[in-house]
Amino acid sequence: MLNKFKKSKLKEIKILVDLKFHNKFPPEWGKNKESFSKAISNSLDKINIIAEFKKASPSLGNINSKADLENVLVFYKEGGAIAFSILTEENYFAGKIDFLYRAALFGLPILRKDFIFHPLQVEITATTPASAVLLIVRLFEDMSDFERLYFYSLEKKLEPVVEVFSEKDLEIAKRVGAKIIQVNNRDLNSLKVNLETSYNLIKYKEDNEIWISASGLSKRSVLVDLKNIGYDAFLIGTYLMKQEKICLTLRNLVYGGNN
Ligand SMILES: O=P(O)(O)OC[C@@H](O)[C@@H](O)c1c[nH]c2ccccc12
Repeated sequence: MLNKFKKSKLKEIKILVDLKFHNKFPPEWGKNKESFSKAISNSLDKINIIAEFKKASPSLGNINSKADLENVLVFYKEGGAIAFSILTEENYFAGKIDFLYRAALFGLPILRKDFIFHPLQVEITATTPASAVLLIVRLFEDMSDFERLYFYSLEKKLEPVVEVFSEKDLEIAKRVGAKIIQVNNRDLNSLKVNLETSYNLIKYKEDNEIWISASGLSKRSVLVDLKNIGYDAFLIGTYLMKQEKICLTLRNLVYGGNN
């Protein structure tokens, strides 16, 4: 799957190259951005949830095609999410880059979720309200390309959230000094979820690193368990997008019990 994802971005990259060539690239986002890492480290005592807006996925197809961005995000915010993850990939996840601008109105930090491997994708992200950008280690054949994009993101004042699936990925993430590590429980090639990935990799967590567990999460007891072994935040999409009572469900995950 990873190659398919990469391929589906080529058209967009070509458009970005043209924009750059004709000097039509938009200016960087001028307003203040909410810090993604601070939102997590400021509230380490509670269950920190990064709530994801995701209308479709390659493993499930349609998740909630009728979902309206504003309607969902208002419940995410009221439900106690500390940040948003917004899918902008169009072909497999029914996302749009435009969602980032609309999400900014809610005042929570935004992570741009997409398949990013070209410097102009980072550059265009810097023109949006997103304060963090996902970099998936496996997407890069050449690790010097990953390294370059990692530092380019920092230069563009974006916080790179580095996604790993294995010890090998993690080693590469650590080599650049990644501060925000996201362990994806779903293997992006087979699309299978295995929570053991989160349990296995946490032993490598070091001081001053923020660790996020992502994918296949829906039970508060699992979140509490993962928090106890060191996870600072949890990224949840499908489960929330499928709820009729998003706000209540989220509150129960964050605070537990009968909220
Ligand atoms: O919908 P879930 O199982 O709660 O998973 C959310 C998130 O982890 C997932 O969307 C994701 C994690 N890494 C990605 C990389 C690209 C696209 C999507 C993702």
